Amino acid sequence: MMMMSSKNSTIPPVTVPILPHLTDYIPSPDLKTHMTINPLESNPLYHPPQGFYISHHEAILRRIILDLSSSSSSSSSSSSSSSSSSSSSSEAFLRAGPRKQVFFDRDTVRAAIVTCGGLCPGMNTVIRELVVGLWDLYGVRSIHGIPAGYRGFYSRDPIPLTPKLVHNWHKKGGTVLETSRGGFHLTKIVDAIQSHGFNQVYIIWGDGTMRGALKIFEEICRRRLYIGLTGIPKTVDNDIGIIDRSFGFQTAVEKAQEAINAAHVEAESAVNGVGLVKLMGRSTGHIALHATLSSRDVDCCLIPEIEFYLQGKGGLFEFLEKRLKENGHAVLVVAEGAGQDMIPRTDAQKQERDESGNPVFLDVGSWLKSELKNWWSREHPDELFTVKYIDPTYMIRAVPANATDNLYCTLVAHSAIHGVMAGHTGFVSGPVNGNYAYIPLEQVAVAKNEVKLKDHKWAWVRSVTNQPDFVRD
Ligand SMILES: Nc1ncnc2c1ncn2[C@@H]1O[C@H](COP(=O)(O)OP(=O)(O)OP(=O)(O)O)[C@@H](O)[C@H]1O
Ligand SMILES: O=P(O)(O)OC[C@H]1O[C@](O)(CO)[C@@H](O)[C@@H]1O
Ligand SMILES: [Mg+2]
Repeated sequence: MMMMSSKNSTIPPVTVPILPHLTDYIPSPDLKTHMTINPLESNPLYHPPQGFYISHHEAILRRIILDLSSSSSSSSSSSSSSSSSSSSSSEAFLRAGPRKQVFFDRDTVRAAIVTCGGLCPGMNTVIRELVVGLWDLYGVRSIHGIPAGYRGFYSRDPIPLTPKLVHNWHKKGGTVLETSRGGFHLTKIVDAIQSHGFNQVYIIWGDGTMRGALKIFEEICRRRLYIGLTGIPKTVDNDIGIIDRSFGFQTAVEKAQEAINAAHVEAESAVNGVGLVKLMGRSTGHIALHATLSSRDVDCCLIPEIEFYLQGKGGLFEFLEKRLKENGHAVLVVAEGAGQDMIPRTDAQKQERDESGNPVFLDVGSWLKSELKNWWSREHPDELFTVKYIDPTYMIRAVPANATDNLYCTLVAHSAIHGVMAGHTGFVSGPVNGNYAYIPLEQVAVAKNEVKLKDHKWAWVRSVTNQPDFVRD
């Protein structure tokens, strides 16, 4: 085995991670009444061995690929969710896990758990693991579920949660706590958190929820409240940056593949058959991309990150014509946010927003199906042609998490608990390059994860499908 000498290369300096902590704004006499040795120390199940506790010097690098070719080595992105900007110093995040010192006395903890936005496989597992983790690891006995998303803080009674109540929730899709869009009212929410006496707030969130959570966190700091706030990223679209991926994403891709398989069977069994599958993905095409790569039956994958067109040279129809001639069938996968600009809509439809302010999309699948049929009957009026449109929308997200995602949910929930108990606040727990890390909420709230059209994964889609690049001459 050849060893590369790193004599001439230097590892770039690491930017010391800074994570918000209650000590940032709570006066130390107040803190002292809460500070204690981690109760895991006396938990008979743990007997913490040497190295069990994570020190605040342990960090996870965001970019882990180094260029060792020169002394001025630089780091580059290794994960699909990392930012592509290169810098001379390496960004790092605190490693997640139990700390020796905690800033909450278990008898005074009052925890609240809330789920907001769309569903994602594994939400119930995260809730379950937060409850069981708080109860079993730290001896917390006051844990509450906030029903119906953000609005539930000020409009519904909290639900007391116990391990007994949640014991089989990981087997259920959706969120037993219920979720909603809209209803974000900053003052009402923070007032309610205060009046209920919650001092730990766990939010299971998507990108919109996170933007709201940042405002709640800032308000908590402004009021100098002894409240730890954290979030667990939940996005079936996988559109949140920095973390490797969201829990539930792999489960959704697996389900999406079932739809593609069915579309393939239908297309193969018809004369000039086209199987068309629409998948979730509001502004990112990760589900479509991953399902395409894992299925290998897809002829063309259309995602929001790429504009496509139907007619003329290099367009979708020309490509399909060729594919149908060669293979007798074709499978198209389209993410829900793709091609939205091409679908005719009324002024009212242009303005339409959901309760959270997200634009409401028209059904790209139905539109495409009708465009395909019109095209074929125009060009080949005497030839058979079939389009089978499958829209598995909610079926891919309203299911329980698979084994891998369930494990992820457990680890991420426990990471969140350890971080909050250690006095951290305004942070997100998630895997970064395979290790669980604490990332400042402020940073995650602005980090978007789009499909990178210049990276290997998208090139591989192009090579598997041989689809056009939709660049007009
Ligand atoms: N910019 C914002 N400021 C404050 N609150 C927001 C903001 N954007 C969204 N919210 C609130 O966050 C909650 C969820 O937002 P949204 O419906 O966009 O889902 P999400 O968190 O993005 O989840 P997903 O993308 O998985 O569906 C809603 O209650 C919404 O009112
Ligand atoms: O119909 P709902 O519940 O608003 O959710 C649909 C949206 O939620 C998501 O699953 C997540 O944002 C999107 O892919 C989809 O557009
Ligand atoms: Mg969202």
